Amino acid sequence: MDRDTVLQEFRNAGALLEGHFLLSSGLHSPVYLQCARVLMDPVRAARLCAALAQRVRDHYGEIPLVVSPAMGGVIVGYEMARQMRADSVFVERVAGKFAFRRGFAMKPGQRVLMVEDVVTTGLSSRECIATIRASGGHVVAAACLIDRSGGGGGCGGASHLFGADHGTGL
Ligand SMILES: O=P(O)(O)OC[C@H]1O[C@H](OP(=O)(O)OP(=O)(O)O)[C@H](O)[C@@H]1O
Ligand SMILES: O=C(O)c1cc(=O)[nH]c(=O)[nH]1
Repeated sequence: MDRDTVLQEFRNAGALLEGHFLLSSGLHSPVYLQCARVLMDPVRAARLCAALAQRVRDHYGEIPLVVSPAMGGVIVGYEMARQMRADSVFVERVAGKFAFRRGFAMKPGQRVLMVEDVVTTGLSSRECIATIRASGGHVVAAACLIDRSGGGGGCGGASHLFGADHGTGL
């Protein structure tokens, strides 16, 4: 699915907002991509994630576990896992730091796909990847619905897939 098609899905969902927004990183932006509004339609979520999951398989083969950062990453992580016939778990902040809770754990060396809804500075992704590694997981790749990290008129790219050790400054 190309960038314009992904952004059209956001427009159709009323999720491409224009105005003045304070992003979670503290950056200001005239554009906000409200991923939760896109993912509220399970059919639309499945369409977007099927395309992204296919790219993961094409580049990296099967990956048995998806890890995403709560809160924004949870729905997209779950749908990506469903498309990939993988398991889905998430990290969440405990005293400001990502951690696995709820009995979620990695097997040593387990192949993991990290999935985000949106990447802006990449800080959440980097912290999520560090937490997976500290727990013994092997992050094979990372993916997001929206990659704002590279500029591109405020919208950035869309449905980005990148190796865990390169791209997007991760
Ligand atoms: O690339 P970054 O600059 O880290 O920004 C992207 C992150 O910001 C949002 O989460 P947020 O921190 O707002 O928390 P939330 O998931 O609980 O909404 C979003 O879901 C990403 O995780
Ligand atoms: O950087 C963010 O926090 C952010 C940007 C954006 O466009 N959408 C979103 O959900 N979060």
